[in-house]
Amino acid sequence: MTTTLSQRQHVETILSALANPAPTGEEALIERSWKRCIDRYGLDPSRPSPARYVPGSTLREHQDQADALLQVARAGVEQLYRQVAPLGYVVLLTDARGIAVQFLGAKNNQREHQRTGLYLGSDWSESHAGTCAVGTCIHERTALTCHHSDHFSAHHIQLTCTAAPVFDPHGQLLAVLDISAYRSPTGKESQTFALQLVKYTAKMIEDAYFLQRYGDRHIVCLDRSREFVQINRRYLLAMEEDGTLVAANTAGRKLLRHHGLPLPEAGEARPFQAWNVRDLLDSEVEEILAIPHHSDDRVQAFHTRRHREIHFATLIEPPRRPSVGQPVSRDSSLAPLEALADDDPSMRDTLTRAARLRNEPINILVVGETGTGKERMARALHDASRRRDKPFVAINCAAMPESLIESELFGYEPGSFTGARSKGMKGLIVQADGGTLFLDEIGDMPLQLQTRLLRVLAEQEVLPIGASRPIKVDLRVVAATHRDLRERVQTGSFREDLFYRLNGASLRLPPLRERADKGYLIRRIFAELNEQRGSRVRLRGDAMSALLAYPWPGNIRELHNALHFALATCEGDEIVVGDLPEECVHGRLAHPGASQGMTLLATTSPSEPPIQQDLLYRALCRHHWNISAVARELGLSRPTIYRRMKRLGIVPPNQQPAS
Ligand SMILES: Nc1ncnc2c1ncn2[C@@H]1O[C@H](COP(=O)(O)OP(=O)(O)OP(=O)(O)O)[C@@H](O)[C@H]1O
Repeated sequence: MTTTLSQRQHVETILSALANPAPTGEEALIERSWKRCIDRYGLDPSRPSPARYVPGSTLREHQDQADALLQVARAGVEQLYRQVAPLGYVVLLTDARGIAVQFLGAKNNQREHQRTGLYLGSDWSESHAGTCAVGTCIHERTALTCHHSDHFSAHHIQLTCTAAPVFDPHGQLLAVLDISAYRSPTGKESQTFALQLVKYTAKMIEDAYFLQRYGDRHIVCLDRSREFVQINRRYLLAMEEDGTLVAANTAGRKLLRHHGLPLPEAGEARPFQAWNVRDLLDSEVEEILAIPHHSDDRVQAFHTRRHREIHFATLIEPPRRPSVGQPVSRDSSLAPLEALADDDPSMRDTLTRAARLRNEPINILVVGETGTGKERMARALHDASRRRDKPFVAINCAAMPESLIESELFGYEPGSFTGARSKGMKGLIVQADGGTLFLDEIGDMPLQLQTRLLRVLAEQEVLPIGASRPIKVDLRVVAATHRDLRERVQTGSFREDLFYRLNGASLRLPPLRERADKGYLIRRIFAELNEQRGSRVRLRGDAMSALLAYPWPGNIRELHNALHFALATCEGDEIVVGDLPEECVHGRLAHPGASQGMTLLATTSPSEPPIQQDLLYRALCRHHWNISAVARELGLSRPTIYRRMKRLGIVPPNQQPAS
């Protein structure tokens, strides 16, 4: 390939631009890319850069990975092609690595398409193709036109290409939509409409993907114009029924950031912060949920809390909404199992397995760290099984004194030993007849009792102490342990035959720190506690965030206790971060905004949990004892702050007695 005069001039332009870079705007963006091409990728603008294609099998892999998006995008890409084809453009959809996974172009020009790389399977990554619309869009995460000599390679300078990114609901780049033409007017402004059209179509694809991904949630659509909100749906926010925001489209994430409520971005450690729609809009969640039912045109106006901007909202409701505590299930008998988890993949697998096993005549071993909900699982298995109307008897093998286990489990005949009740006693195993016997901490059962239990399981009969005739029992045994039973078998402290008898099937519960449905569990336990106490306390977004960020070494039990503590000690009808126990806000104290290394100087009240003092004291120091600022940060009223300071013995420095 020979180098033409214009190509030589192009190389010179690049070199001189790099010597005097443009400070801002799209020019600067293009020049940044040129610099990367030279410094980072070692490309040479004068060298031919033939189109590179991935092999067919690799292309299929890329297409498979992008399949969910391709399904959703197809209609949008085709519509775009119909709009631009008469002007000589082709349309490419690439994945996030710049591989063209979809292509639409005139059939009679196929050879030229393939030669230039405007074809299926071509690689438009910046590191290979140099500055170009797709590759530079991937790098800069923004829509742009790469017009003629904006391209790095002198061999691309006849092209005009315009690309826009498509992001997933968490800000991760999914794809790039591109239109390219071989011939176009010299001026870049000729592509202004092309840029708008591609951006618009990319947004349509992104939003269609969003609506499909979050079709099971409530979606709040916002726009600054009442007339267009139904059509434009500029900002999309997916939320739980209690208003917790779970995702937003690109515009929605920008809106949230603008109001100081950033959602976690892809690549950031999550969970990060749980905001509620109430934090954005000056409204109760109930009002938002009522939009489709109470307003004439199904549009409602709201002010944003922070900037008092007016936004018009519509609401897309999920087709069937599993409300907390009332999971949707085709078979209602499965409800107790389904209520144990939301969308945690490992729990979903465990629950599917549990559902299959619930009526099988085999014993089940539930394993998981302490406090992961093993007893809950056993109870749910019982409630979902045909035995649900019969007793569920739970025995903690570790908590019961060894001397009592035998009589408690097996029962005894009248007068069979000193101290025995005169009428004898029905053992727990017999009490569980027809139902489920739950043996918690089975790993701690003494060896001698393991032998007797084995007999019960093998023969389905119990011989009470002092009795001469065994009693027949019909049992389903669910055992649980946080120990490694196989290791116990190897060290000889657990009978191998009993292990196999109990382990007809096993169900593993993940620790809470690994669960993706922490938010669901928090809301569920909170709702249960509220119900038990007859209260209607709310959990505010900052408290929810602290709870989500905490690693929960004590698992669900610790979470339960933390919520219980907060409910018992909070003032008013809202739990804020300051109401939580110390450990749970630890992550929050380590937040960059918090001052580090500060010690508690104030006198302490023995009745008050230390965190209440520490947290309040730190907040006061951080805000230079400005009570209003502290009240705002902790979500409490000023009088409450004063009351707490008094109760905790915290005295501002300017009121402390001179020493
Ligand atoms: N899915 C759930 N929904 C609501 N609360 C739960 C759930 N799972 C567990 N809990 C609560 O967490 C606490 C601990 O649960 P559970 O006793 O079932 O755990 P465990 O694994 O059996 O504990 P251990 O190993 O100490 O015996 C209990 O208060 C229970 O009510």
